[in-house]
Amino acid sequence: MTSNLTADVVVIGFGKGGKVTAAALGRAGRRVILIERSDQMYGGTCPNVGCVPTKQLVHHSSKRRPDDSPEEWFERSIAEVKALTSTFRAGNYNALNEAENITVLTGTASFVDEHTVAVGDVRIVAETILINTGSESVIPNIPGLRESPRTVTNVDLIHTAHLPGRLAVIGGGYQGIEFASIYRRFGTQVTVLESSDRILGREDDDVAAVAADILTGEGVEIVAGAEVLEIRDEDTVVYRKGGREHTLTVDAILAATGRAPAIAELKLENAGVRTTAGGAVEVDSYLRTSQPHIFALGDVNGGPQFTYISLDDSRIVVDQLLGSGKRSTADRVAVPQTLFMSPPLATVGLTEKAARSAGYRVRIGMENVADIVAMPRAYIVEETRGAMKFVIDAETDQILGAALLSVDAQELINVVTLAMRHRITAAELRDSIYTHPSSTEAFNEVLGAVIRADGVR
Ligand SMILES: Cc1cc2nc3c(=O)[nH]c(=O)nc-3n(C[C@H](O)[C@H](O)[C@H](O)COP(=O)(O)OP(=O)(O)OC[C@H]3O[C@@H](n4cnc5c(N)ncnc54)[C@H](O)[C@@H]3O)c2cc1C
Ligand SMILES: NC(=O)c1ccc[n+]([C@@H]2O[C@H](COP(=O)([O-])OP(=O)(O)OC[C@H]3O[C@@H](n4cnc5c(N)ncnc54)[C@H](O)[C@@H]3O)[C@@H](O)[C@H]2O)c1
Repeated sequence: MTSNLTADVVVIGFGKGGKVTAAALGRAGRRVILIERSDQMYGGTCPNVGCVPTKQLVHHSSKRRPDDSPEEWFERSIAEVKALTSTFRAGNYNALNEAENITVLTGTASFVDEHTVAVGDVRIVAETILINTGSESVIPNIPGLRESPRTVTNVDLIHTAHLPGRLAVIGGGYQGIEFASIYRRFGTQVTVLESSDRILGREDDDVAAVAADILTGEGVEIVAGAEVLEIRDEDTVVYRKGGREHTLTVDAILAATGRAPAIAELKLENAGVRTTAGGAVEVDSYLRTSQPHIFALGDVNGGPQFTYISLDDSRIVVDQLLGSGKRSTADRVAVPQTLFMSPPLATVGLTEKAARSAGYRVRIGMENVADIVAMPRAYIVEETRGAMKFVIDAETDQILGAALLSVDAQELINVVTLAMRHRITAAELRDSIYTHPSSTEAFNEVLGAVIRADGVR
């Protein structure tokens, strides 16, 4: 029997942006219903099958001692992941479900019309609707890949306690490189097959080369310029490289070629919500969809796919619904990101290549971590691999971008980002007082270690 409910706000999907917005609206006295399709996903991708478990695996993989059995160590690590993700999942559920004015429903939501959402037999009519359904790994259209029982995504890997002996990773981007690094460190034989002429296509050649050297130094095989042709007999990856066909027999094949907005089950057409050519929910800079009372937050709206962007989306939507309505995606300046290989690669702003093509005259400060005299911390913690690179506007001394491949880079990049946002010059960042021994004090040196400089006009 169908039951009808009403709410001020319905949130579809328990991702970062949705839950933070739901909490704020509940506190403000709005009646909120938050719908999540899976009882294994309260809190969304990040704490269940994304950021948190992968970073926990980065940590555990680096603690394995040579005498530890790779299989046992991996099994223990996955057990730790299970324990932590369960704690976070329960914490997320309880925090929302026990909050005043908020109800969590478990089930798959779809639109009936522009003000009505269905979950099984329940129909909910609401004034405002937020879509926060995230994204899902794309399995590329390679013959045999979808059919092979060896094909896995991030979700399968996080849930499998059995360490694959040989892993093929299709895609050398964020997911591909993180998993390649993690599994190699656990003891798996890993081959990354990347279709472009090198991994980490967005980065400058010199930075990507340092990253590739670290990975290959750890035993990851990287095949760039590889065209994966088919998966034969379930376990054999057939690819073309340099005009020749090669085969690779493996225990698991990770599809890491990008993530697409999760809209398949939403029946957006019933609500008249438009999508983009890339399959995202179309939004304006205030995150309103083509139906102004329906918003889309997080990966589903086609913006950068990071948890902190979904969080920032919630600031915009809360400002629309409870605040001045001024905040927008146009306010975002310098958004950093970190790829958690070991050591991590954290970047912000423009690469040298992008700065030059945008017409800037640049000064490049760059040094290998091992050569940075001002950063003994790298030697203290025995992680001297990597390099730091700054792209500086030669005319104004503003920092245009940075790529930090080093111990602590995931923290350092936030300092650089803050400097960029507040227009602190490269000289000011270079000549600041930093604690010792820290990684930040590398800035005292690297920002002055100029390897290339254009003349100023
Ligand atoms: C392996 C991996 C590692 C990552 N590591 C990082 C990292 O270190 N740092 C970082 O910032 N980002 C990382 N990301 C990206 C980050 O996880 C995402 O950008 C972020 O989780 C997106 O959040 P969201 O709010 O858009 O939605 P999500 O967190 O994806 O939540 C969407 C929720 O909606 C639910 N849902 C979908 N459709 C429906 C429906 N029809 N009805 C009801 N519920 C539905 C889903 O089950 C899901 O729980 C990683 C991603 C992956 C895959
Ligand atoms: N640490 C983090 O913050 C983190 C970690 C994982 C994922 N993420 C987010 O998730 C997003 C998706 O990650 P992703 O790694 O799936 O995508 P990605 O876009 O980062 O990388 C995909 C890679 O696959 C390659 N590729 C595409 N088709 C291919 C094919 N047929 N054969 C071989 N290579 C192919 C691309 O050239 C690219 O290098 C990321 O862009 C990021 O926003 C973030």
